Amino acid sequence: MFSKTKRFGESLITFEFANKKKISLPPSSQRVSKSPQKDQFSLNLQQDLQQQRESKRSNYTKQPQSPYSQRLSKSPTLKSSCKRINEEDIEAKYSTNKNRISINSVQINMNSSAISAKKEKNQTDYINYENQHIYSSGLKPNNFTSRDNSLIIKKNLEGQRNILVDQNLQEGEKKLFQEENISQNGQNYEGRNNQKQNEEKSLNRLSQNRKNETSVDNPFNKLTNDDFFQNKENIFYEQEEEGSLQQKEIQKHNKTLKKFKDLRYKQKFQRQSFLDSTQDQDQLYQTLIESLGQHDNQSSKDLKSIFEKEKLNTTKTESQNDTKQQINKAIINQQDQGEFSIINIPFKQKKDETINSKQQKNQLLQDLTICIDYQNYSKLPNDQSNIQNTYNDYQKNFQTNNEDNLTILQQKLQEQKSKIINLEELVEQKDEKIKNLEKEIFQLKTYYECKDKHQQNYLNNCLTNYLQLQADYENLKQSCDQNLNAQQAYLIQRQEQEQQLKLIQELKRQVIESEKIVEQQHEQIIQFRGNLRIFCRIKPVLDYEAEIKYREQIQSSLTIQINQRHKQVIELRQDENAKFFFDSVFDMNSTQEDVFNQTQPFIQCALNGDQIAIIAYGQTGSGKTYTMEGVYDKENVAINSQSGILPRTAAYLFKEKERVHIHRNLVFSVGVIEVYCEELRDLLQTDEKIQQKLEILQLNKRIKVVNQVFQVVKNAEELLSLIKKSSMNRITDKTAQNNRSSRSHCIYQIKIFENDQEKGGINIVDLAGSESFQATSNKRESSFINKSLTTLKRIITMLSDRQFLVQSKIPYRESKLTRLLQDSLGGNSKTLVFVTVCPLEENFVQTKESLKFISKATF
Ligand SMILES: Nc1ncnc2c1ncn2[C@@H]1O[C@H](COP(=O)(O)OP(=O)(O)OP(=O)(O)O)[C@@H](O)[C@H]1O
Repeated sequence: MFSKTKRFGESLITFEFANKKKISLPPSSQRVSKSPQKDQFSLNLQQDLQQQRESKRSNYTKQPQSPYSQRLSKSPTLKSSCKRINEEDIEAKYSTNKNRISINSVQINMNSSAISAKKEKNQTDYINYENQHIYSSGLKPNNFTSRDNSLIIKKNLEGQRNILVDQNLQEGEKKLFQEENISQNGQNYEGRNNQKQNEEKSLNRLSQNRKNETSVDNPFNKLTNDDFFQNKENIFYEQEEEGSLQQKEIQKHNKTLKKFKDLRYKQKFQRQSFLDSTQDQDQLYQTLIESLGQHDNQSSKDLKSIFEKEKLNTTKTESQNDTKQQINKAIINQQDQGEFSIINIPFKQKKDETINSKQQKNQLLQDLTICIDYQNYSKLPNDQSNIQNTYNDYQKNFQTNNEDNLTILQQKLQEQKSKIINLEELVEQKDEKIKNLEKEIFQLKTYYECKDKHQQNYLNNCLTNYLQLQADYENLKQSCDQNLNAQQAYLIQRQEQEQQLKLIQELKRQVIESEKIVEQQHEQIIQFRGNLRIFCRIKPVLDYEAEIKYREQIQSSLTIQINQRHKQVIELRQDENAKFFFDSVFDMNSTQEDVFNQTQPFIQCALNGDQIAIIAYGQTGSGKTYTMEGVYDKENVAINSQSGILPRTAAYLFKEKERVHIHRNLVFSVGVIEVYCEELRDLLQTDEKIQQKLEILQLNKRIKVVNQVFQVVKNAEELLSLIKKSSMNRITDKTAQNNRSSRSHCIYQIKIFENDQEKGGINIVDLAGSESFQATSNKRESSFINKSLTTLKRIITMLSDRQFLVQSKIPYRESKLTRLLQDSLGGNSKTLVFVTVCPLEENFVQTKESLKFISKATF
C-alpha cells in the first residue's frame, strides 16, 4: 500500500507495511537534475566522493576512536542494538540513467541484520528494515538513520536535497520537521566554489558548539553528549573530506535531532507501557470483580471491595498519567512556542540556481545557532527527570499496592486452591462413580447385547417355528381338505354300503327263507324215505386176502352179487332164494366219497336239529371201521380218498358252520365213549386214575352220560385229532379175520349247539364184529357183543315195522349200546345203518347172517 502526500511543498510517496510501519519518500523524478551542468556536476561529485571516501578511510584509521565509539564498544547492549555503520559494511549498487543516479540496491552488513534498498517503479528509492537501531551518519553514498518503528533516511545521490521521514513522530515533531524543511525551502545551493568557505565556517562553529556542549548535560541518558559531539566531530571530518559542509551540518542536526527523538520515543514507549499496564490492571480488576460478582458469599464480597479500591487507585494513577500527559503537552507547547530553535536544513530548490555565498553564510550562521540551541535541550532532561521521578513514585506506589493486593490475592488464591483441592477430591469421587457407572453401563450393555442376541435367536427360532407351523398348517389344511373329500366319499360309499347291506340283509332273509324251505323239503324227503335207512357196502377183496393168481377165481367164487334189475337187492350165489333189500348198496368199487354223498343228508338233518345215528354193522374185517373212519394219514388228519364218514362229516360240519355263520352261530363238541362188555369207557380220558365211572341218565327226555367228557372243537382238524387219539385207546384184539379186531362198540358223539343251546346231535357207531361165538376166543366178550347187537337188531326191526311206533315199548334199556343210542333211534331221529359184508366164499355164512340181521325186507 502506498499513497501520495504533500510534505515540505513536495510530493511524497508513503508506503504502509503490514506492521503498520510507514515510509515516505519523494519521487525520484523530483530529484533528477535535467541540466547538463548538473550531470557534469554529478559526475564530478561521484569522482570527488570516491576520492573523499578513500581519504576518509585513511583518516579514520589515523584518528583516535571517539568517545561515542568507545562507549559503543564498552556497552554490549548498545553494541548489539546500535552500531556505527562503516562504509565497508555498505554495499550499494547504482545505476545512471541520463541525468540521474538511482539506487538499485543497498545492503548493510550488520551481524545478522541487514538493510536493503532497492529501486521500485523507477520512481522511488526506499529502504526496508526490521527492528534495527542504527545510529549512523555521514555514510556515503546514502545516509541511513533508523530506529524502531521509524525510518529517517533518504538522500538524493545528487546531493540536491535531504529528506527526513519519520512516521512515528508525534504531531508536534512533524510540525517541527515541516518548519525545518519550510525554512530550507528558501535556501539555495551556492555552488561548489563557496563550499570550502562554508565548511571552514561550519567547522569553526561546530568546534565552538563542541566546546559549549561538552559542559552541558546531555539529555540523552547522559551518555550521548560526548558521543554526540564526537559524531559531530566525525561529521565535520567527513564534511571536510567530502567538501560539503552544508550537508554535514544537516547530518549533524539530524543526528542531534534523532537522539532527541529517540529519547522522546523512549519516554513515549515507557509512558505507553505504563498506561498499558494500568489498563491491563484495570481490566484484570474488572474481570475479577465480574467473576466475583457471580458468587454471593462473604469472601467474594470482600475481594470485590478490595478490587474496587484497587481500581480507584488505578484511576488515580490514570489521573496522574493524565497529569503526565499534560506535562508532555506543555513541553510540546513550549516547543511550539519557540523555546527550541528551529533546525534549518540546507535544501536545494532548483537545479539551475547558483549558490549565493551570502546566503550560504547566513545559512551557516543559522546552522551554528542550532548547536547553540542544543543547550536548551538541558531543560528537557530536568523536566524529564521530574517526570521520571513522578513516574517512579507512581510506580513504587503501584508496586506497593500491588504487593498488598498480591498478598490478599495469594491468600484468596490459597483458599481457592484448597477449594480446588476439595473440588478435585469430589471430582475424583465423581470420576470413581463415573467409572463404576461406566462399568455398570458396560455390563448392562453386554447384558443387553447378550439379551438382544438371545432375543434375536429366540425370534429367529420363533420365526422358524412359525414358518414350520405355517407349512404344517398348509399341509394340514390340504390333508383336511383331502380328508373332507375322503369323508364325503366315505359317506357316499357308506350310503352305498348301507344300501348294499340292506340288500344283503334282504338276501340273507331270502336265503334263510330258502334255507328253511330247503330244510323243509329235505325233511320231507327224509320222511318220505323214512327215518331208518339201511345201506349195504360190499368190501372188495384185498391183496393180502388172495394171491394174485387166484384173484380171478375168487371173483368168480364170490357169494354176493347185486341184482341187475334192482341195484338195491343183493343175491347169494350159493342160495338163489336168498335176496336182501337195502336202501342203497355200495359195491366193491364204491369209494368213500360215494358213501358219504349218501350219508350227507343225514348230517344235514343233524344240523337242522335232529338226532341221528350212523351205525356200521358187519362181521370182523368186513370194513366197518374203514367205512366209519377210513384210513388216516400218519402226519395229519386231512381229508384224503380213504377218509371215512367221520372225517368227512367233521369237514362238512365246519363248512356248513362257515356258510351259515351269518345267521347261525354253531358250536360243536366231541365225546367218545366205548361200550365193552356192557361197560362204558370215556376214550377222551386216557388217564385211568382219573377215570370216573360213567352212568347213563335220562334228563328232560334226553340221554346223558354222567362224567363223560365233551370237548368243544374249533375246526375239523381238532375234531379228527381227538377221534384219532381216542380210537387208539379203543380195545382191540387179533382175530382170525382181522389182526386188530374191534371187540367193543365205539360211539363218536358230536353235539351241535346253536346260540348256546343243544340243537342236534350225531352218533357215529362202530360196532364190534358180529361173527358168531365160534369165531372168537373170548366167549364172555362175544356174549355181551351178541346181546347188545341182538337188542339193536330188535330195535331196528321194530323201527322198521310201523307197528312199533310207541317208543316206550322199544327195549333201549336192554343194553348199554341201545340205551346210549336211545335219542337217535326212533321218534323223529334219523338212523342210518351200514351193513358191511365180505364177499369171499369163506365168509358166506357170516355174510348171510349179517344180511338177514338188518335187511329191511326180503323179497
Ligand atoms: N371197502 C373197502 N375197500 C378197501 N379195503 C377195505 C374195505 N373195507 C375194508 N377194507 C379193509 O379191510 C380190512 C378190515 O377192515 P376193517 O378193519 O374195517 O374191518 P372191520 O369190520 O372193522 O373189523 P373189526 O370188526 O374186526 O374191526 C382193513 O384193512 C380195511 O382196510
